[in-house]
Amino acid sequence: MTTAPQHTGPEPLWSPGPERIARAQVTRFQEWAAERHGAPAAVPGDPAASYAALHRWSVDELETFWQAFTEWSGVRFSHPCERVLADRSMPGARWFPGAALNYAEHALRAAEDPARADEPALLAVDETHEPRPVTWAELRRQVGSLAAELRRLGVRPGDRVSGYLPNIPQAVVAFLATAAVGGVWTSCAPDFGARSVLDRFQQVEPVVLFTVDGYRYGGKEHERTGTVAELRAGLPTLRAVVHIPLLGTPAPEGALEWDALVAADTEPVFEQVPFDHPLWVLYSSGTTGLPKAIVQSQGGILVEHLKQLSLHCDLGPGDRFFWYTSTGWMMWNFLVSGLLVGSTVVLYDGSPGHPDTGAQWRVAERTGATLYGTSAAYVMACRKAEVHPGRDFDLSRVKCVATTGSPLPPDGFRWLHDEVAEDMWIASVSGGTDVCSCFAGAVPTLPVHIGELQAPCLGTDLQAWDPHGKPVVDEVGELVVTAPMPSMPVRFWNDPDGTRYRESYFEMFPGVWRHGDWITLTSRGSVVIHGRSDSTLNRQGVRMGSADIYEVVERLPEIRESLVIGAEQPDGGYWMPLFVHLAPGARLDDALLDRIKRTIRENLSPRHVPDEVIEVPAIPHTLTGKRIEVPVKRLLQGTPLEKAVNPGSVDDADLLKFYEELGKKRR
Ligand SMILES: CC(=O)CC(=O)O
Repeated sequence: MTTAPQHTGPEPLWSPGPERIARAQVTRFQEWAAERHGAPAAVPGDPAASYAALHRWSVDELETFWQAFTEWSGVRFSHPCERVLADRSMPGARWFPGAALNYAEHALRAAEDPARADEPALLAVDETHEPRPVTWAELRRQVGSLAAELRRLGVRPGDRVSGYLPNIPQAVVAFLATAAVGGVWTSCAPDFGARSVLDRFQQVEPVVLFTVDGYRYGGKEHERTGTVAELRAGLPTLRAVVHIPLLGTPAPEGALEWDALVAADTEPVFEQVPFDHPLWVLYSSGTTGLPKAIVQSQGGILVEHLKQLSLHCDLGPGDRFFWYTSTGWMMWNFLVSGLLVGSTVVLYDGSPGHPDTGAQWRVAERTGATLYGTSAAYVMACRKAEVHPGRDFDLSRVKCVATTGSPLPPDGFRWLHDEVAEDMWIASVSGGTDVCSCFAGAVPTLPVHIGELQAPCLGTDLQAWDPHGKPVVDEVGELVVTAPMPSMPVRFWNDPDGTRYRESYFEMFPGVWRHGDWITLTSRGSVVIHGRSDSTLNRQGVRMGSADIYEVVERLPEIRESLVIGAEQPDGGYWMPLFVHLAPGARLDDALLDRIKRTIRENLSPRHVPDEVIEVPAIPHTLTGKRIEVPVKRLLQGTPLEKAVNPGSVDDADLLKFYEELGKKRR
């Protein structure tokens, strides 16, 4: 017997069919956990109620959920834990104390299966768009060889190993070998300049640097030997530099050759480390001061990523997982974790727009990607450039197109549905570097509604709070997480008493993670992200997300990109300028100005209409491509440039001078 679905509301854009729901790993996990661990059984015929019950249980019974999940996914503890969550405080939660394991061992599990040894673990693609496989056996061999060499070089558990590398197989091998040894990985993409890299790596004092001589991007070679020399000079703790000759340059003096280090046939030895042993250091955008050096643990990332990739992304052996990213963004770390569930990971090292805007779709086609992830900005750029992926590429293997980086606007959902495939699972997901994961996003058994993330993730007690700390539903509130997640930072590097860590997340609501995003949890169980709460627009007490304004303004073909700021003025007033970067050939004349204002008024509200529209040469971004809002606001309020922003965290620091001048003029 089936019961009628409990949840009503607007028509979804897409719904999974019964077969897909039955096959989904989250469905199988629920059945298994209901039998063995007292999880609520699925509600027949009502996937939304089933997921809602499973989610409720996963946060109410947090320890049981993680116990069940680690059993279900076969996590190998070489030493069992005393309990799952010994201390729930935030910060300071203690997960799986006493347990020992190794992340890299799990990432190479599929290589132990003789039937899979010759299948690709990695598919590496450059701008030729020709996939080059690295088999599971080969990946395991290289990791074994390199881990032995790292040990020979004196790398011990806890030592930092750095990579100045593009998204190439060598980066994956170097990371896994570091994790196998118990070392702490950290990476920057080679488009970061020396100052940006040193701001990051100097904090963690690496003993080894893996580096390329340069990289190819947008059809051009970008030589990096000068920057590498600066890095070597600026990192006195280095005991070894490993040279990867991507452009064919001979190794500089004193550097070791990559090929020699991965040549041996050595069985990997996986150091068994405590659950909370550091796996890597990631860096937050770091808009002022040095970037935050976020430490996440081997065990925390292992279980959180296993959960994300199996239950939420529904990935497993047989899948090909492609996410467009660089090694400087946490999505690279997330992508590599695709190995944990035995999927083939697609590494694309190149420009998203070379030779044309459709490049990423071509890579998805050529590699047979089954889950293709990208940034919401790329989707919107394809829409603007009138790319027709469904018409021009064979995307028949793609089961899910996922987006992150910023909320996917409603038009992005419609475009993917119309231009890629009508029967396409579109997963807009959101989390951050701070947890190297998602708070809300993909659920293979749930429908997709335009402009919404499908649901909060399992084991994530996601809530929207009003300023008094009261949970709200169907209303915009602060994104908070009221119970610990295993991938929350174990600490920040260089923050001995934890002050910076506490100030970053736990100040507004003590003991509760406040992320800094505006969010709505809908009564239907879905989630809407409205943008950063620390750059919120607040007009006459009405709070608005900047993302809503970008979404409507950037529908106009004349607007390439925009930036909206709300700046409190010394006289108690509020100034809300909209900065626009125009498309080639467009002019900000009265007619366009009028259209911008009208579009905002009609699609949002008269309150959203900016006080001024100002043309700028370009919009500044963080190195991971996010629009810089808070520092621009501070510049407009008269904060000097050197105090408002760390130039090393910006894609084009010169752009900021314009905002500083404007701020000065308005004083
Ligand atoms: C998962 C994410 O939230 C990624 C990001 O936007 O940085």
